[in-house]
Amino acid sequence: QTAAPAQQDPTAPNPAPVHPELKGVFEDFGGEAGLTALMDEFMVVMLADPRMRPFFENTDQPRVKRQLVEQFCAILGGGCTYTGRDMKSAHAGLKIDRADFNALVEDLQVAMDRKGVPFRSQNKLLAVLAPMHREMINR
Ligand code: HEM
Repeated sequence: QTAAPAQQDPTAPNPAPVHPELKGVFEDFGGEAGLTALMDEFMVVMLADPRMRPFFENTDQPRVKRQLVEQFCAILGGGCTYTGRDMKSAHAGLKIDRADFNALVEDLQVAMDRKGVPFRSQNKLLAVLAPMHREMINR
């Protein structure tokens, strides 16, 4: 049995803009296996954070982690294809403000530190994620 394809809004900005020049950053993250381990840690950090827990405690966490691995792998030129929803649809109705966005980025930084991702590569990823904030912040 196959899942129904995710609804994509063809007019929405690309949720996984590929940056082939970041392939070295992808390697610094440990490739797809490294990203998988990172997302496990990221979810642990967020569920322990009272600011983020309410957003994620009742989600299908394995699926969200898988979509994040795919998305980051695609963005970092790792050759994955992102099959999830566009960012606006995925976050619609979640009531995310700027403080929530910043808190999530902080948790991602904690997870990247714990996984030993070099600071410079952390910042390269964050630089491509930052402009996406308009898609998620909706209050
Ligand atoms: C650059 C920042 C972000 C990126 C790249 C991102 C990426 C994603 C992706 C790829 C998904 C899965 C989409 C799908 O299911 O098809 C997702 C879902 C989700 N995101 Fe984000 N996200 C970001 C920011 C945030 C923020 C700031 C919050 C809340 C504070 C948040 C909360 C969630 C939640 C709760 C889900 C699961 C929604 C559901 O299960 O229906 N995200 N995100």
